[in-house]
Amino acid sequence: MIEGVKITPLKTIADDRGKIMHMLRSDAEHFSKFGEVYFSFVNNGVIKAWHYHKEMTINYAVPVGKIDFVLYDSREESSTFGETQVITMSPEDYFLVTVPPRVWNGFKGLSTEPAMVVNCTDIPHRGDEIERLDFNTDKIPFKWD
Ligand SMILES: Cc1cn([C@H]2C[C@H](O)[C@@H](COP(=O)(O)OP(=O)(O)O[C@H]3O[C@H](C)C(=O)[C@H](O)[C@H]3O)O2)c(=O)[nH]c1=O
Repeated sequence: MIEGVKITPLKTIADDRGKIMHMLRSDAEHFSKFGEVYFSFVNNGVIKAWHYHKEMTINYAVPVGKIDFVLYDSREESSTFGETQVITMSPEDYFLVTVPPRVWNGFKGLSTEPAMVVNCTDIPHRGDEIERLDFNTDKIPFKWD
């Protein structure tokens, strides 16, 4: 596991009418503060990568569809410096992934239907705190299939 990344199992409560899927509560141990919630949709086979947040802690859940969420640690002071990690996310195996700032990340849509990635952040989106690299950059040792 990349240093500072947390995976928290989430409950799904289903009944005859539908279901409730938990995401994040203000009294959770891994909650810091609220910035913004947004929904990023990714079509089958599409790669949205790479993003790097200088300040934002991200909290991802995938209540619809399926993705491979990939992390790369470029923090020289980190115990997992240079490592990559792949986390498959979907409603069938439902959990929250918390990622601290300064960890490169991106995802690929795996489901036929567009996957919905919910991000509950600790600061509002700001373009100037994001760095980006092409998905096929040679600066990150990961090859998307
Ligand atoms: C998130 C956001 C985006 N935008 C604009 C910026 C771009 O012109 C456009 C698409 O954004 P982006 O290319 O960053 O979209 P994704 O690749 O889906 O990534 C976004 O959603 C994933 C899940 C992330 O966590 C990223 O941090 C977030 O940037 O919407 C805004 O104007 N306001 C916003 O709050």
